[in-house]
Amino acid sequence: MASLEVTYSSSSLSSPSFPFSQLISFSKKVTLVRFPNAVVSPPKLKLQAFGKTRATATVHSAKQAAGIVKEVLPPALDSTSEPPPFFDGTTRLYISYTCPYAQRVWITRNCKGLQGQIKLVPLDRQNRPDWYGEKINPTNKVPSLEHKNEVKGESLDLIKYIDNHFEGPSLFPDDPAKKEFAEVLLSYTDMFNEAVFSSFKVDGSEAGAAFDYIETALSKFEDGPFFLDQFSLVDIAYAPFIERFQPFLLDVKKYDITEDRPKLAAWIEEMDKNEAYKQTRREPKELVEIYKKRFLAQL
Ligand SMILES: N[C@@H](CCC(=O)N[C@@H](CS)C(=O)NCC(=O)O)C(=O)O
Repeated sequence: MASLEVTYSSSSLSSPSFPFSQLISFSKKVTLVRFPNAVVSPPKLKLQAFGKTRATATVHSAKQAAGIVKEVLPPALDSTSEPPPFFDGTTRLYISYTCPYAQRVWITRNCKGLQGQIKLVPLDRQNRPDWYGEKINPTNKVPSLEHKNEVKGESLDLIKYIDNHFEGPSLFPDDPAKKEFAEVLLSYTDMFNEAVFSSFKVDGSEAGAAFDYIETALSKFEDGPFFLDQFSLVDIAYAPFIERFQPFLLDVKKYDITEDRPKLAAWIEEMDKNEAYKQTRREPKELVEIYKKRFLAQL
């Protein structure tokens, strides 16, 4: 059982409406993400989490409890930057701030409260340092994870690897039916993305079937707004892409992906509240501009 001393001074914390599902601590020792069975006993905030992440927590402040404490993000390294001292025992996550694949792994790291254990190394993809391809990842792609003197790539492998090899609450279900569905959904992500990308060349509504698949998937388990009821790696795998598809399709194709898809609308709303995810997000305007340059130039 992990515990964390807390003093708090916010009436919102003792309110039953406080979003316990969003709790994230940035303490190195304690990671608190989901409290489906939270027991609150004001005035001292006490949270009891059951299941995999048994923990009692007291929280330093409302801000910290809600995960609002912002990590100061390091500047992106470019071709003029000194390389980090590779393979010195530090765990490093190489990302680009605008890459949705890298964002999946970054969200996973944040959700597990691993900000102190996995160092972010953002790269400038337009002016990438040579040492990255030479020493870290010969494919030159982000994300890569340097851990225990090895480098691993591929975002879907990395989110599972981080979930399995680091502390923090599990982000994958135990229930066999949910596990099986999780794998189905994870293996659909590339197809989903491809279907939406190809709709960019025609009419946004061509992507309708792909979003209908998501709507149906979100309806399978009825107890929560997430794909597997509880927030999981599946939500993390889809979020960075839907975050881009929604504003781009609306702006460029005048296609609203949430129209007649109430589950998807509720999922987006719920994801928007997740502080660990929020810290990885860019302005929708910036994302739309990136997509316009990338996709509209090809037309
Ligand atoms: N399948 C890979 C895709 C990673 C990927 O395509 N990353 C892009 C950035 S979003 C990249 O690094 N592309 C190579 C480049 O920019 O030169 C994964 O899931 O990690």
